[in-house]
Amino acid sequence: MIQGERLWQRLMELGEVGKKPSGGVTRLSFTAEERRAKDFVASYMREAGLSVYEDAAGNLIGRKEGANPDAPVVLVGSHLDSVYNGGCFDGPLGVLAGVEVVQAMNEHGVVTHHPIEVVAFTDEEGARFRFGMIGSRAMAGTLPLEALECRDAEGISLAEAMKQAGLDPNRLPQAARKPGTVKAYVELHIEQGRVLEEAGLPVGIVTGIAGLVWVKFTIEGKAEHAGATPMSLRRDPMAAAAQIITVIEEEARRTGTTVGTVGQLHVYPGGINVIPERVEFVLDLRDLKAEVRDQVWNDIASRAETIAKERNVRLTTERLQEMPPVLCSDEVKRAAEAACQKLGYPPFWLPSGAAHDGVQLAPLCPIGMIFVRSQDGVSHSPAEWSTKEDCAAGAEVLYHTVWQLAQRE
Ligand SMILES: CSCC[C@H](NC(N)=O)C(=O)O
Ligand SMILES: [Mn+2]
Repeated sequence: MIQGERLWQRLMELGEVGKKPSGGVTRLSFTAEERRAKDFVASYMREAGLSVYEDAAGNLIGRKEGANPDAPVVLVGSHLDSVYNGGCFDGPLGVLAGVEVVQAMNEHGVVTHHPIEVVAFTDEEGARFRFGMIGSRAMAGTLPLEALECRDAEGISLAEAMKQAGLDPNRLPQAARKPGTVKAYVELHIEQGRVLEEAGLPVGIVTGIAGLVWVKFTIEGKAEHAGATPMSLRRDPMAAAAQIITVIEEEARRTGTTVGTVGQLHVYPGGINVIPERVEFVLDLRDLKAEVRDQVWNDIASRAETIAKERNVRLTTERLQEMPPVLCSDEVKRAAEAACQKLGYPPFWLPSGAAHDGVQLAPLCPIGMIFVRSQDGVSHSPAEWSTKEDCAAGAEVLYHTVWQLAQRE
């Protein structure tokens, strides 16, 4: 039904938006790059015969009317923003596959009972404001107004960024959908890991999404001369950070399921021959079980305190964001399983270590996801890749999943 070639052309075209000389894509929320990406997708949505609008959070939405326009809507989509120097599949694949699904339905005269909306969520990645899923939180009605005061690396607040993008932050609550108005949310996404590749399968059905917590560590010591200060007299926050990061690795490894990462670290003032005055880094900690993750966090926090005391440095931590693990709904999983069977793909189940907008929508409606095989498991990198055939296979599974969800029960 779907046209894999058209989906691929659009993926490649969109992949040029925000592309840097490094070959990676940087498309942060509320920037000119993100706007250009949304404009491209809005034009694809119109080609697909959808009516296009943006809600108060800047979520771009294309709607296909249902035989019963008042029936709860089936939502399908993903996001268009990227991490710094990311790839061109993480997010756009799900949005463009959603467009492809409804375009194929329209081209074949398929009418569903439920309306279908394709959505490109605002800021899933959290790269700009250090917390993400802004659009899906707003749609679920759970974005706290204090979030508007979060600032990016240039000191621009979320409220200011929204205004610069032509949005009114005061209208944000209007993006919230009312309970009962969304039948289900389903998202196609690249796996971002190696499980499908190992299994030799193009697509998989997601069982649940790991819960993450992001914690900012600030360690303050004493800036002194690197040559003139004996080792025994130092209060070096960098050495403390190194020790704490090793503890993070140890504690996360202990459970066998938890993953802990420090991917961002800033050293001040940052001189070769200066013992740093302050070090900041952010911990990303995830597990499919909240209680396991929280125990690991408690262990890390108490050992970090001890290290700070022993080294006579000041440690403060700040929780940037926290998300619970979420299970995918039986209804969406069953629809995806039937779609796989219909298309001759063996149904294959796997959890998602990466977080997705469905986590935020889970209180609003049943959610589910379909994964497409990632080459070498690489993601959040210019080397991120999935083949044209696998993307088409994922979109085909999405088509039949959405079709089934959008039928009258
Ligand atoms: C705002 S939370 C970060 C979301 C991001 N999502 C993906 N799919 O990579 C991640 O899992 O890191
Ligand atoms: Mn991502």
